[in-house]
Amino acid sequence: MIAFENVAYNYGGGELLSDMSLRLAPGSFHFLTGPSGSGKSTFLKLCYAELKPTAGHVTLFDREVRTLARDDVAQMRRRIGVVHQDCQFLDHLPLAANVTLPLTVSDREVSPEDVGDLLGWVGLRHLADALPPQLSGGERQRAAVARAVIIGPDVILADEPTGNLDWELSLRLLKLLVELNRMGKTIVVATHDMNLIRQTKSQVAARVLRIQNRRIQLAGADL
Ligand SMILES: Nc1ncnc2c1ncn2[C@@H]1O[C@H](COP(=O)(O)OP(=O)(O)OP(=O)(O)O)[C@@H](O)[C@H]1O
Repeated sequence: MIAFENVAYNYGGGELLSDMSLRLAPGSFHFLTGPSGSGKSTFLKLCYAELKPTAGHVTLFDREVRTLARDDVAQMRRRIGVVHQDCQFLDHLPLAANVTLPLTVSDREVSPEDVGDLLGWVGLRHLADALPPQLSGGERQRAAVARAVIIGPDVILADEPTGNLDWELSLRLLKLLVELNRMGKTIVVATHDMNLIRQTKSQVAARVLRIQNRRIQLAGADL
């Protein structure tokens, strides 16, 4: 589904990621960890073709990213939902409109009932008409998951989705991602939080990828 073959990335100041080879199988759940600044966000950007590798090959859904035209990338992104580190919303639009924005911009429609059900699933049905500045941190993060899911993606990439949340809210958010995985979605979650990884590993067969010294390695066994 997502494959890296000898991938390297360099922002211009020396290699940040080197010689990474891996395959994320359909329906798998991976955590991505590593020190601050090690390149977790960069890795995720390579996974959704926001960045193209400076060496090696990234293949998304059997297409080599480097060969994709801009329209192909847009097409590909419809299969990948991203929960960004700093989930940004349009402050003048109610929550329901923010969550459906990815569909609106691609001229697709969704019924109000379906939006209500999706907001209900993340526990925000009662806030459908609220404006983003009125939401708490945890509510914003759950709204970001709903927005990533509304396009019906095969893959969900979450970049520190629990960064500003307390333990209980973090577990609640991870539970949503575990549920999505049980529905067959491929999940990658970047996080520093080892306790969260341990807790989640008791619910789902998650593997742990660690970026260290520019390389990626499987770190599951020692957690
Ligand atoms: N657009 C950019 N241009 C130049 N350097 C960048 C750019 N984006 C990130 N970097 C640098 O690349 C390195 C890795 O950044 P990245 O955000 O991928 O790390 P991270 O592991 O996600 O960090 P954190 O855990 O702190 O969020 C950092 O040193 C960062 O300053």
